[in-house]
Order: sequence, then C-alpha cells, then structure tokens
Amino acid sequence: MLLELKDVRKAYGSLVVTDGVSLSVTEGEALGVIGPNGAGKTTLFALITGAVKPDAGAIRLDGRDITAMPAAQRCRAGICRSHQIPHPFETLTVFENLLVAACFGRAMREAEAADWCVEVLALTGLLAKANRLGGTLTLLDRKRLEMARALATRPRLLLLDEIAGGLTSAECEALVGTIRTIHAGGTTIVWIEHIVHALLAVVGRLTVLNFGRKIAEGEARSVIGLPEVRDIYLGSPV
Ligand SMILES: Nc1ncnc2c1ncn2[C@@H]1O[C@H](COP(=O)(O)OP(=O)(O)OP(=O)(O)O)[C@@H](O)[C@H]1O
Repeated sequence: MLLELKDVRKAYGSLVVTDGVSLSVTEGEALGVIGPNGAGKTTLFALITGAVKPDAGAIRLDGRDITAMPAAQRCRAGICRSHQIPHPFETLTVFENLLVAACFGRAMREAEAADWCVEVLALTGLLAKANRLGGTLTLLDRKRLEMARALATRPRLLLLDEIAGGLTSAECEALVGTIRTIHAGGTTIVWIEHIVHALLAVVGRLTVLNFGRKIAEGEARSVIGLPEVRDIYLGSPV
C-alpha cells in the first residue's frame, strides 16, 4: 500500500472537519475524492502533505508511519499536491517556478532539475511559455503551472485539488488528457474534483466525504450511482 490513513481526526474548535477517516491508496492507482463544499476534502490533502497535523489517527507511506513527519520531508519522500487557487511565483518565469519546486521541494541538483523541468513543461503543454512570467498567465496556464510545479518535485503520489474548476469544457478535456498521461507514466493520483465527468475519465475508484466522514467508497461508476451520493449532488451535473 502506498498511502494509508487510519482513523484520522482533525477538529477546529467544535467543528470536526475530518472525522475518523481511513483510506488506502495502492501504488499506481487513481482515486477520486468528491463531496459537497466544506466536506473536508482539502483538509484531507493538508493532513496527507503534513501542512496540518491530525488530532488523532495515523498516516503511513509505504507502511512507514509519517504522521509526525514535517511537510518538506514528505515532499522529498514523494508526496506533492496542487492547490485549488494557483499561486505561482509571479515575478519568476514558468521554468524558474518549476526549478524552485525541483531544487527545494525534491532537493534535485540544478543540472538534473533543469532536464526534468523541461520534460515536465512538455508534458503539461507549457514548453512554449517557459520564459513567460508566472504572473502573466491565463487561468488555464496557471492551472497547468500549478500541476507542473507539483510534478517538478517528481512525486510518487500526486494530489490534485480541483484542478479542472473554472475551465471551459475544451480546456478541461485537454487537462484530463494530461492527467491520464501522468497516470499512465506510473504516478499514483488522488484527485479532488467537482466536475465528475472529468474525474470519471481518469479514476477507477471514488471516495465520498460528507461533514468530514467517509460515506461511500468503491468502483467509481457504482459509487456515483448510489442514492445517498446522488442526494448530496442533487442539482450538480453528475
Ligand atoms: N484553518 C481552519 N480553521 C477553521 N476552520 C477551517 C480551517 N480549515 C478548514 N476549515 C473548515 O473546515 C471545513 C472543511 O473545509 P475544507 O476546505 O477541507 O472543505 P472542502 O471539502 O475542501 O470544501 P470545498 O469543496 O469548498 O473546497 C469548512 O467548514 C472550513 O471552513
């Protein structure tokens, strides 16, 4: 098992945001995470990356307990995420944004990092924009850069947080193609997404969160057909 969460709990005051969540992700799989706003999806990523410490429970990578491991060390161990709202270094170029991630996130030497970052730029469709400043990009390219920065750390486990949100359907389709390529290259993916048809084009399994609890999990299309899941998404295009 690549990643395991066991009875993980996180509360902010009286608000229990992650309520005894257990989760397993096998090497090479693509898992989708859905749930309404405020269900605790992003907090789950913060717990996995180490940005937030759980109140209880355990997190394991390759069977090794990483619950107390600092975030920077987890990144070097191969866990990296993209954020829902991209915040690139706006005064650095696209290429420099990636170099920072590779050198500081993954501790690569500069020559190795430069070669790898060129590969990532090609994979994410950013090669022609390598010398643009991060602050000058369109939303689609910011989203691509957000994913590229995470990829630059050469993750074994890539966590994508609503990467398709706000894109046109053609842009979304192109992004899905890129994510499929990344997955086919052997990277394990956990993807939080509200655009369910995009998610279903990539993931084999789905986990559903509601009020911090896991309410369903299993083969993606079966899970999406469950009455309790459809209830939660009533009005959303599932
Ligand atoms: N640092 C914090 N302090 C207090 N409350 C927080 C904090 N972080 C998250 N929360 C609350 O925890 C709940 C879950 O937030 P979270 O961002 O994990 O949900 P989400 O499922 O990702 O939602 P969305 O789909 O809107 O992104 C929300 O009610 C949020 O306001």
